[in-house]
Amino acid sequence: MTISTADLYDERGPELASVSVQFRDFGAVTTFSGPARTIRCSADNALIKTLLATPGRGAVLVVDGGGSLENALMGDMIAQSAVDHGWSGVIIYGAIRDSEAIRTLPLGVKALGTNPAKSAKDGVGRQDVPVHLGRVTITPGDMVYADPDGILVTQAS
Ligand SMILES: O=C([O-])CC(=O)C(=O)O
Repeated sequence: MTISTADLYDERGPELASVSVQFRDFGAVTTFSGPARTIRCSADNALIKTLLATPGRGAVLVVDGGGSLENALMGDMIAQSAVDHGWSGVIIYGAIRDSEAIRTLPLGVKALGTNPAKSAKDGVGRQDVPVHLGRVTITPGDMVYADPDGILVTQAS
């Protein structure tokens, strides 16, 4: 995507939801977009690891981790797998780890923060369900546009 989220909002504002949660950019790519895939989980990242090891075809994975910063839901190995499988980006309402390594990867990565503590790997959570980033609901297939200013979401038609 070459257009900024601010310009996109000016063009198409009424049809876009803007996420007000303040994320930090961690990947080497800070402007990215694609259709949403979703996971809701809490302190368990097995679903994330499995999904990001399947073809992304330019999609953006949106993870609702409940905003918890107690455990990292993604590290550099899972992020590298996302790169290898063609994902555009990963947005995590929660924490990541290995941020120094992730900083070098050609992947969009937005998260709330970092924590070196890893997550459980039991596979608890839900995939391909509507998730919430603050007041914005993201349904699988919605288009997600992200850049350093924030995240815009347009509903799949
Ligand atoms: O295995 C994990 O929990 C996450 C991780 O450290 C990685 O992706 O490198």
